[in-house]
Amino acid sequence: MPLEIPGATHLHSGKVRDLYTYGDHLLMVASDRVSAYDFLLEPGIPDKGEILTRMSLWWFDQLADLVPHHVVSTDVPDEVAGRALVVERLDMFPVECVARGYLTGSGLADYRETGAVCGIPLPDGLVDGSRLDTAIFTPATKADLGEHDENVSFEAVVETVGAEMAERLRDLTLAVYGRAEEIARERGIILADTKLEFGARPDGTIVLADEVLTPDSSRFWPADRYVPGQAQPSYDKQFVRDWLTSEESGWDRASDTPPPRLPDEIVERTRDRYIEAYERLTGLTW
Ligand SMILES: N#Cc1c(N)ncnc1-c1cnn(CCN2CCOCC2)c1
Repeated sequence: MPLEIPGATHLHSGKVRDLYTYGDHLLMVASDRVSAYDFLLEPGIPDKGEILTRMSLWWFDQLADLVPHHVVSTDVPDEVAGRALVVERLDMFPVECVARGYLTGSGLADYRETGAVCGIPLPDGLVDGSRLDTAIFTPATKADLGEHDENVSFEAVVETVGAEMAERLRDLTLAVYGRAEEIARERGIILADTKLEFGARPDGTIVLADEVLTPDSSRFWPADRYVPGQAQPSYDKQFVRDWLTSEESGWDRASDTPPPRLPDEIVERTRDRYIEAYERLTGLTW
């Protein structure tokens, strides 16, 4: 049930974030909700929404020389203080702009089936977690809530937005990933992949929108535990995943039944990991 926020009208909800109209702008609200194995978990992680909002703001600032962003103000209603942004209303491109520097998830599945990802052929012998020689643009179509995005070819993006715009989106996505991957790596964090969303202003300017380079839109791996050939530990969700798949939780992932409520200790350790990722990446103190 969306929040009642003065001056805002609910527009759209994702798994963990909600969008409201807000005067001439939009209000993008990050919740404390966390998902794993395609389930929304209980309880939320205290302060997650605020930590990831601050992380997005820091990344938007780091990337401002590469691409303008949609943030207008952090002056938001008290009900969502610290975990919402006033953003300009853009004409969004219907493309999930994904950059991958490492092979895992749906990219690995596509590679194992076809030897390619989004039609981009890759060398033989790659394994889960392999670092790619160069980062690749692997766009996807936006899926409805609860569904997985579908990887599509660059040619499909051309058909959707035109050749010139498709090349601009690809180039910007790879430039943002390249910058962010380097910043993260210098701080001991592997940015394996990330999903960006762009919109256009009336004058045609392409603007970086949505959230950026958070653990919800990206895969962060601790660099000191990187071992290709196996599933890498998630920087932020490994405690949750390990508990959910442990005997202790009593949950059967194959049963498709909702997972049990997370114990306080797992909630607290997960909150600590979000704070640790924020402080390591930004150099700021929570
Ligand atoms: N950002 C942005 C944005 C914008 N600046 N202008 C117009 N529309 C959008 C928009 C509309 N939907 N989405 C998908 C992602 N949503 C994000 C929030 O949470 C729900 C999912 C983005």
